Amino acid sequence: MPPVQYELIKECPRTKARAGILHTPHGSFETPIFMPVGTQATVKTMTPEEVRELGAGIILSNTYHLYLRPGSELVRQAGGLHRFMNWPHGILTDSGGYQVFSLGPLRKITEEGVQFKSHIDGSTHFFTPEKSMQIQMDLGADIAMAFDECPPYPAEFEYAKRSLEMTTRWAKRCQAAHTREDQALFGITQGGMHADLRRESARQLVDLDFPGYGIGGLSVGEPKPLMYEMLDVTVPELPKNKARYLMGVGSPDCLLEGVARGVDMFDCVLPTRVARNGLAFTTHGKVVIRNAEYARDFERLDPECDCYTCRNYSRAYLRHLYKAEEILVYRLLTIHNLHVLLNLMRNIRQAILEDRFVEYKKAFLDKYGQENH
Ligand SMILES: NCc1cc(CSc2ccccc2)c2nc(N)[nH]c(=O)c2c1
Repeated sequence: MPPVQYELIKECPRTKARAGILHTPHGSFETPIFMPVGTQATVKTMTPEEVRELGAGIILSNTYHLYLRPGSELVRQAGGLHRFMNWPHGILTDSGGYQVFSLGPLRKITEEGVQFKSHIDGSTHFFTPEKSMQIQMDLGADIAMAFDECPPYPAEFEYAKRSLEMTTRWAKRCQAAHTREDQALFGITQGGMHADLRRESARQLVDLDFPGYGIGGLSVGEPKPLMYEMLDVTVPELPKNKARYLMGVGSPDCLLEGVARGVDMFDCVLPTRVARNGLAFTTHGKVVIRNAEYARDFERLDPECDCYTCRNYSRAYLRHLYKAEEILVYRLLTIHNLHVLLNLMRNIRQAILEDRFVEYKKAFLDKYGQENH
């Protein structure tokens, strides 16, 4: 019995949107799903109970960061990530490749792996597909991601082609090194912004028969229509009975467009990160709470939101906290932003089940795009 299985519940008759259930050793979760990012084994400013209360089922952590600090061996000795961070539900870890590549000039890529310098103390390290698997097996997430290369944007056809072929060779090495039975290993498709390479990468990874597939190398600076075009050519190559995970995406509009193209899983640091910069997602677009216009705005953050923050605090109070650098504001904005995205996913799934996803998507985007504060 594979540790992680995707169960298709309903397909939208007019788009590629679908509702499903992702079964994992730490619970079964409805898809489409938004997964909050907890890079260093915590969803920043939130207790696990608060994250669960907001409706999160699967959270993400980061191999690169946890390997450097506190060390994956220490987490293994602590009983694994679920126990270490007191989160008994779903966990997914990224392979560390992307984080190392985003280190820029501090890294050197070869067929064997990637040499990089720690962003913490400058020490030199070497990640290989095998090392990424060992770290992720030690961490013990329910889903581990293959070690891949995410090409920079833009990337020439030849570079993207050589890169995806190395990513496939690395995926085979990951499969050979991944021996943990209670953890699923997802492959990651690449191919840059080249439609034929996107199809080729997906076909090569489907031939390796992974239990689920990440779609990597998107939302790396390209225009959104180009990201959507790459989804249009990638998703049809992926099996219907496997989960599709668009990595590092995204904002409300990207979630809706990704679901419409058959994506099941999303993650993004945005809701938590922008909260710490005083930005809130609202049903009428973004609100930058530090702006002077909110100094005497005694209305709730989002008139159509029923989260704890919107039920109890005004924009003026949130702006005051932000200007005073009071820690509470980071928590209140994180609660709101996570609620917006998790609630959006719940509403999207219900719309798919009731055959009204197309209408829901149009109504949301008309309103969301309306007043960009
Ligand atoms: N959207 C850009 C992006 C983001 C992530 C990171 S997603 C993430 C972040 C934190 C924790 C878990 C997953 C990626 N990860 C991998 N392995 N490959 C990619 O191409 C890629 C592209």
